[in-house]
Parts: sequence; structure tokens; C-alpha cells
Amino acid sequence: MDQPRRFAFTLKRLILLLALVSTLIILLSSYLAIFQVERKLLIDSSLRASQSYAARLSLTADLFFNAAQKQLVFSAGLLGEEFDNLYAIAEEADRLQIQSKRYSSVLVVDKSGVVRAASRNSANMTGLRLVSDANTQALTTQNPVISSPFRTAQNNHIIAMSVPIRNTRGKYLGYLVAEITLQQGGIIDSLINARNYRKDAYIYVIDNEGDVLYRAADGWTESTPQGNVNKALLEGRDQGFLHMKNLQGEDSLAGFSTMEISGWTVLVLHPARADVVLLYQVMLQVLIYTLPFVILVFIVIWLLARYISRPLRQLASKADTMDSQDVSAEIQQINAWYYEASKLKSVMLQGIRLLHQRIEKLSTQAHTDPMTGLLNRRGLYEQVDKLLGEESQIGVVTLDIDHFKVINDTFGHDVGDAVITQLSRLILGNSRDDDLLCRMGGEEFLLLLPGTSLTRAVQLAERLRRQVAGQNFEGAGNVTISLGVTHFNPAKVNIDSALKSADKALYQAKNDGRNRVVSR
Ligand SMILES: Nc1nc2c(ncn2[C@@H]2O[C@H](COP(=O)(O)OP(=O)(O)OP(=O)(O)O)[C@@H](O)[C@H]2O)c(=O)[nH]1
Repeated sequence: MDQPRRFAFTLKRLILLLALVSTLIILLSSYLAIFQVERKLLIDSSLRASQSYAARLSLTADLFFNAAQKQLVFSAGLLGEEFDNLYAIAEEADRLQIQSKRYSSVLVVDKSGVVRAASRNSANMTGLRLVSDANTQALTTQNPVISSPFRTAQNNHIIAMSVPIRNTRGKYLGYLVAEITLQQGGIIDSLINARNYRKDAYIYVIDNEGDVLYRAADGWTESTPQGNVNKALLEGRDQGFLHMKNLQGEDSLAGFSTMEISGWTVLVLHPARADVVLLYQVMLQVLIYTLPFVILVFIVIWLLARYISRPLRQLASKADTMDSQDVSAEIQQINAWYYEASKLKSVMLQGIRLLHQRIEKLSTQAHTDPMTGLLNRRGLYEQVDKLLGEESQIGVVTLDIDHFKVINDTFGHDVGDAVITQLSRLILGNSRDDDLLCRMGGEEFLLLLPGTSLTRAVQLAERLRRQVAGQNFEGAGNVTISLGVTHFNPAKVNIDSALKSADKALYQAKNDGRNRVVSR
């Protein structure tokens, strides 16, 4: 069963992770910075727009009040001259109302608060005693007054604009008052309305105490506005902008401007969340525009991470096969294009060289006999396979020193060693490069002779025997050897049985009196 592959922190993944995390942090922080800057810009611009709209409205209202006041002052001058002529003052009141159309009614009031004359549409008020605060204010101040809104007996929501009437000697006779309706369609409504501004905006007009006189939004005007705006929010400024809650309790941004003549303040409010919604749209756009670049950056980072990590990844994969023969050549192929990788590559190559030398040394030690330098039994089996595959006939000679125990016992072990070494050199001197010569153990040797017939193997064995017998061995004098010879075809006969056969021949040579060659 396949083991599930464990996640590994490779260099490529680490570079990718690092790059991704840092890119994301940079992106997020820039995104947040853009968000903050955009938010401030949007809020600022929307506050400024509201404030300039409020300023325009209050200027328009100021121009109206100014013109209206001048008109009333002019008429009051005429009325002062003809105050006793009831017909004339009623005509003037009517003329004013018809001409201006701004006024719902025009009244001439005497100094006791009784309506002396009225425009035709309010003729029924003639003779009535007025009791409103506006009346009291006009009579007590004897100055031009713009009243706070109030409800008339006919339930009209109005403000009253009055100017004093004096005769030619300056004596106070009463006042001329024009009533201006606040209801939808009235003059204030047509001056101050939300129709030309953003749809979510509210227009408030507040008086000096902060009481809401007028409230309108897109398409509607409140007939009896209630509520109070804390004037402390305006911080004594004539115009500016502020954050506040509207009368529904929503967080709102407001621009304001105060009228000169009435002292009323126009507030233009809109809910703050509208700008936030706009901001989210802007941020979404930013995201959409930046996304392709972000993806491109990630792809570039991914390719770079691959390119940077490739030499190290390839070197790391070769670390698993450092004992293989071809690994050095494979490592040479790796493009270690930067300092650390190239350093690692050269250290690995050096390490592999040393490792292979060491392995070779160990292998040689394991396969050779240290005393004679010949192959040992393991070394023979290691190399014989090649020989067996290539040859159709192999001569086998096995040889053993005669009475070697006596040599040891007589001359000592060192002399025995020297005899073995000298014999091995002699055998080597009689063999070809292709021959496999092996010290099988003790004083026993084996010769495998590739491509050699039995006859030639016997000839070689005989030559060896004679040479040994004729040689003087240092410290031991004359030494003889016995040899067993055989021959086999590796395709047909197993090497072990061939060796056994050679051993038998050797055994027979020993039995037959030693210092001889026996073949089988
Ligand atoms: N000096 C020395 N002696 C060895 C070495 N290896 C084996 N011997 C000795 O070789 C001797 C072999 O003795 P045996 O097997 O009885 O044979 P032999 O005395 O040669 O008698 P035959 O083979 O029957 O002629 C033993 O005494 C071993 O101790 C070696 O590396 N050096």
C-alpha cells in the first residue's frame, strides 16, 4: 500500500511562502492605506459639497429676506403717510401680496395689535386682535422682525416678517407684516429644497435656539418639523461641517451655513453610510484593477522560487545516491548558478571523490589478501562472474605447499609467511593478466585460467611445480607444492563442482606423494 506523501518544507515552498506572506502583507497594508485615504477624501469632498450647498441655500434665503425686507420697508414708508386711510392701506397690503406672491397674506397691524387692514385673501382678519409671539415681538421691539415659525388659527405653518410703520415724524404707528408659509410649495420650500442635491440628503433650517424650523428631503417637506439640533455642535462658526446624528439617529455628515438676516442656519445632512457604500465600490474597483498584477506577481515569484531552488533541490536529490558511480557526472551537469549552490556543489563533488576513494579502499581490503596482495576467496567470487559469462572453457589449478606445518614449526611463522609471499610472486610471474589468482586460505592457492584447455593448464601447473621445487625459499630452503588441475565449460558445469574436482585432484596429488600434478 502506498504511504501518503508527507508534506516537506522544501526550499521552493519556503521561498514561495515567504514571498506570498510578504506580498500579501504589502498588498493588505497598501489596500488599507488606500482605504483610509479614499475614505478621508470621500468624506471631505462630500462634507465640502454639503457645506457649499448649505452656503448657496442660505445665500439664496438671505437674498430673499433682504429683498423682502426692503420691499416691506418701502411699503411701510408709504403706509406711514396714509395710516388713517383704511382703503389706501388695504390696497397697499393687497398690492404687496399679489405682486410678490411670496406672501401668503399681508397685514397692517396697529400699535395695539389689531389688524387694521389686510390683503384681500385675508380680508376676514381685519379687526382681529393678534396674539401670536410674532405680534408681541414686533410690538415690543418696534424693529424689523423675522419670527419663529408658528401655527395660525387656520392651522397654517408660517413665519411672519414684519417691519415697523412710523409716520413722517417718526412716531410708531404699528407694523406691516407679511406671512410666509413653510408648507410644501411655499416660498421657503421653493428657495430651500433638496431637489437639486443628492437624493439621500436632508435639509434642515434651525433657528438661533437650534429648533428645527424646516425639514425637507427629496420631494417632500415636513409640515410641522419638530426637534432640536444642539447648536454647540456648530462651535460658534457661521459655516463649516460636522459629524452628527440626524433626527432618525443615523450617523450623518453635515455641511452648514448661517443666514445673515434671520440668523437661521441651513444644515445639509446625508447619512455617512452612503459614503461608505461608495467607498466599498471604489475599493472593489481597486481590487479588480490590482488582481491581474497580483496574479502576475505570484506567477513571477513562483517561477523565481523554482529557479532559485532548482540547483539545491537537484543537489539534495543526488545526496541520496552519493555511492553510485555516475553521481559525480550527474552533479557536474547541475547548473549551480549562484554562490551557495556552487559552493555546495564543489563540496559535494569533493566529498563524493573522497567517499569513492574510501569505498574503493575498503572494497580492495575486503577482496584481497593483505599479505600477498592476491584476491581472497570473496574477491574471487566477486570477479568470477564476468569470467564465467565470457569464456567457453576455463582451466583450474589448485595448489598447496607441502608440509607447510613443518616449515612453520621448524623455521617459525615469519619464515612461513615469507614462503607464502615468495610463492605468490612466483605464481603471479607465471600468469597472464586475465588469469584470476587467489589465495584461498593458509598455504592454498587457486588459479582460474580463462580460455585454457586442460592440457595447457597441466603444462602450466607442471612448470610451476618445477620452478617452486628449483627455487630457494629464503630461510626455508627447498619447498615443494602439490597441484590439482581440471578444466570446465561454465555454460555446462557449475564452478563449485569444478573447484571440488580440482580439490580432489590436489588431494590425490598429496596422497600420491606430493610435489606432483594430478589432473581430472
Ligand atoms: N606462517 C603461516 N602459516 C600458516 C598460515 N596459514 C596457515 N598456516 C599454517 O599452515 C599449516 C598447514 O598445515 P596442514 O594443513 O596440516 O598442512 P601441511 O603441514 O602443509 O601438510 P600437507 O598439506 O598435508 O602437506 C598450519 O600449521 C597452519 O598453521 C599463514 O598465513 N602463515
